[in-house]
Amino acid sequence: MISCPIPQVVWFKRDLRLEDHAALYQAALAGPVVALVIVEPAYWQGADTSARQWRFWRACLTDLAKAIARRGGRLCLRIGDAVAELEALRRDIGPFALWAHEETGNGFTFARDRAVRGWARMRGVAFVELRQFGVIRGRGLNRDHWAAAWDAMMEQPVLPIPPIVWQSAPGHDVLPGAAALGLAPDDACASAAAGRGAALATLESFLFRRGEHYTRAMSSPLSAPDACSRLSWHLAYGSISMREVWHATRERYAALPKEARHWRQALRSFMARLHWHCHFIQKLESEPEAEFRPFARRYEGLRRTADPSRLAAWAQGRTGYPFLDAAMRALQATGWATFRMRAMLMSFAAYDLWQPWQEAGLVLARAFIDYEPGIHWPQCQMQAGETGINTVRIYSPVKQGFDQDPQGRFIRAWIPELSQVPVAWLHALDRMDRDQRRALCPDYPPPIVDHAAAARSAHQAIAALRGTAEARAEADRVQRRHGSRKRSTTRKREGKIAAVRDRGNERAQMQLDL
Ligand SMILES: Cc1cc2nc3c(=O)[nH]c(=O)nc-3n(C[C@H](O)[C@H](O)[C@H](O)COP(=O)(O)OP(=O)(O)OC[C@H]3O[C@@H](n4cnc5c(N)ncnc54)[C@H](O)[C@@H]3O)c2cc1C
Repeated sequence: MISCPIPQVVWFKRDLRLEDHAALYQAALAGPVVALVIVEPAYWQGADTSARQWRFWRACLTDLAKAIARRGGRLCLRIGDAVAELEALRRDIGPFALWAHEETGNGFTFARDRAVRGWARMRGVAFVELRQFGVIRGRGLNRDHWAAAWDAMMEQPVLPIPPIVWQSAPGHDVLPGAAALGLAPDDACASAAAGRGAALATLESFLFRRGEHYTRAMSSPLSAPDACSRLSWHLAYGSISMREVWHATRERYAALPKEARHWRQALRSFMARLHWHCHFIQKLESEPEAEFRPFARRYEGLRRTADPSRLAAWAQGRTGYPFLDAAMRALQATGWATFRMRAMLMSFAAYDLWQPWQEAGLVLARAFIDYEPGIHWPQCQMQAGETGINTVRIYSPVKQGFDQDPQGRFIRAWIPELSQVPVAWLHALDRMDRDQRRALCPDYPPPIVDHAAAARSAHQAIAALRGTAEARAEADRVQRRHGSRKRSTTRKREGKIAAVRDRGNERAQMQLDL
């Protein structure tokens, strides 16, 4: 007698696509596929989640459900605790095998995946988790060989959608709204085009039209929204895979003529950032506590308690620093910011306002549609100077404003209270006397702190912790576990030059910013 294969449940999380999907591909070879999504209300109660993230994820899910329906299947939607829903599914359809991608998420998903693994062991359910990024799970990680492993993963062919025999399973018909999940209203944030079609169109327009001046234009909030790839939210929810992006970029690069200097430089910078994506996520994968604790433990408690009024002024874009406030208000309204704006915002919260990065990081996480815990938390720590290994960079909001928005167009776009202020004063309102301020911008607050003084004292506090022999030993440990490696002799040479340049830059940065 021939026995029928049991259902293969593919649990979609942050991998909302059918293409280049290792778990779906393998599952489809093994038996009929149940496509499962679990909306976990407890996840959406977390302090790092927001309605804008939910709306984007929900739109990706709707798009995925349609793609499955076009192929004759039906997405099984469950709402509740993951273990409870899997147990209920088992009651509904009998024994099954479970497939998912290896998720490097926040503390909630880390604990939930552990619980699901425990449940699967107890129930005798085969639970297979497969890689979707260049991130390596488990004890076998060797940072010296990590970059080569990343290359090898990306070089593998993009997986096609396999022939799939779908099996349906009972579930909900309608996705809940944000309010039903207890999420605070967030209607001020513009919605972003989500789903597979939007991801492909974004990649195509970047590679063939928008990306030529990426390297030069990536930092200013005036040019970056068009010049950057804008793939972050598509990568964060998996409507396109990293490998698909990598292959398309490599192909485009190979087809470029030698004279296309800007394009070639742009795509090289871009490919480096694709690498960073996984490099950062690897840090959280290797050390999940990094969401809550600094990599260098000696910084623990450096910024002890949050000051709610300082944090609120920063989060509302009312610090009295026009360029910084404009960056925050733009982020709150669009759900996206350039790398430099994110770094400047975090730097100001951590150094100038001396707030714990954990608290400021939650404000930013909620504001980012593309919230990716594995990038976010290591970046927050790094911009707060608590990794023990990275250059301490204290951004001056005034200098950044002069550099990135010399005519004040960005400031004017986001801070209506400053519409009457002449451009000569826009970046440095302290050049106005009291009467001029009262006449031209009565509703805009004075600077919340003196940047030069605050940055100097922050720098001293960090320098005192970094200078000791113990700190250097700890930095070595962090570097061995999480630091990036140079890949060849040439790179070593380049690395030395870069290190010298960095040290120079660091001094310059401090001088300039103060
Ligand atoms: C404090 C702070 C928090 C951040 N939090 C997030 C986050 O939650 N989610 C997120 O996707 N990015 C985060 N970043 C990294 C970076 O700012 C964004 O990835 C980038 O601005 C997204 O825009 P883009 O897709 O147009 O990027 P592009 O410049 O076009 O880069 C392409 C892709 O490369 C990756 N990438 C780019 N820069 C970095 C970087 N510095 N580190 C790691 N990966 C990078 C991203 O996946 C990005 O989509 C954070 C940066 C800082 C300083």
